[in-house]
Amino acid sequence: MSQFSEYKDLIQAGDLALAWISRDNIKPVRITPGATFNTRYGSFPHDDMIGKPFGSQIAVRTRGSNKFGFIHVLQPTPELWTLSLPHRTQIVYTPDSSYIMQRLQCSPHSRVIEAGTGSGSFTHAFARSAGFVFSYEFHEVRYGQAKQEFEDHGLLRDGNLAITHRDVCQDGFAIGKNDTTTFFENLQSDDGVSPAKIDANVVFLDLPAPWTAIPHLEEVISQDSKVSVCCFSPCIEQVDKTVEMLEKHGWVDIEMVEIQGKQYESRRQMVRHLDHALQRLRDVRERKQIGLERRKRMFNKLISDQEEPYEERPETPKTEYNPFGKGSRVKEGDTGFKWKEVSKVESEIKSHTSYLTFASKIVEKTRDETLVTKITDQERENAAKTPIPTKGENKKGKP
Ligand SMILES: C[S@@+](CC[C@H](N)C(=O)[O-])C[C@H]1O[C@@H](n2cnc3c(N)ncnc32)[C@H](O)[C@@H]1O
Repeated sequence: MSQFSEYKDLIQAGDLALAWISRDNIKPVRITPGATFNTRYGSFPHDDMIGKPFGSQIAVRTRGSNKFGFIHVLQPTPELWTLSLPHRTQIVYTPDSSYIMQRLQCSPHSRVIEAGTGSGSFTHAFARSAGFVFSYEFHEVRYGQAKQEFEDHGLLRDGNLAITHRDVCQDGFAIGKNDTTTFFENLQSDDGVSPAKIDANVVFLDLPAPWTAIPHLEEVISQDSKVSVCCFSPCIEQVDKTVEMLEKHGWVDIEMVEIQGKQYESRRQMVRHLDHALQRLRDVRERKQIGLERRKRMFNKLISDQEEPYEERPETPKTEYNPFGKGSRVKEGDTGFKWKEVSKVESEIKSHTSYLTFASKIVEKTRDETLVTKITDQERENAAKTPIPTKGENKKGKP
């Protein structure tokens, strides 16, 4: 199974690991005996990582100093991959992808259409949760790179992902035997020849012109369950055209949202008083005056031809802590000072801030009464078998 869908405890040779160097610097590493992972903080032998649990801190002594550089070696997850992947395109970040997946109710029952694949950021998240993902990319080089990456990450081997080289706006989503696709290489349609049964109930379109792909969805979406779609577009004009096309093709519950993912950092800030500001102004003025007088004396000595016009600069007495900048460092929260709790918004937001247009559709609106009766009977039977907890027992029937 892919490392993205199954957790393991220990780092082994051949594993993909993500080296956490700093919050903004996470690098993928293929663990290879004898190899070294070089960073500006030091060179980390892969052999030091092998056999350690994922999440371990690996330290090396920095050359020529007594200090240590360290990294953390992490288990790959779709979220960390999004932060470390090689960018081939704009990507969908986790604040957006997590919201989209829950709005589309993505689950192991979902058959997902994703176009385009781009850098494969969202594909990793879909592949972990969905029953099956059909991803499409029309850029040949990008298709090849994504295919290779999915193969290296074991996603194709997991058997719930296929990538197809296709212009979906022009040629739609149906996949046949003669198409450039991993579908027939890794999986089989029933007879290995007939077109893939797509039957999608989740659709995600991250394309420059999603409205041109919408009419093609008719032939590949599920006919007997609710289908949900999300179009990811950076401009409101694109949203406008998408909404128009969705309405024209019978999609309902159309709603547009935008994720404004912000991270708030909580910290303490020293309470500063007006007295401090006044004292600081007095200090500055006083030092300026002393400096001026010193320079004046030196100048007079110079023009009177005195030897040694240079005067030693007087040692500035170390002042008390100056809350406006200079002075001795005070640790945040030092009990000798007054502090207030503040929150600061993280300046860099890892979110694409596109508009997300959601809609849904139920093609076959008649109910299969026999199936409904069968399911409700089964549910009733299950409920009857489950003992109702008496007072003083929790739900698991334990006192
Ligand atoms: C913004 S990127 C998608 C990024 C992706 N969602 C991710 O998270 O990495 C859009 C991709 O759609 C592809 N694309 C554009 N038009 C397309 C089309 N008509 N059919 C298939 N792919 C298309 C582009 O080549 C590009 O790689």
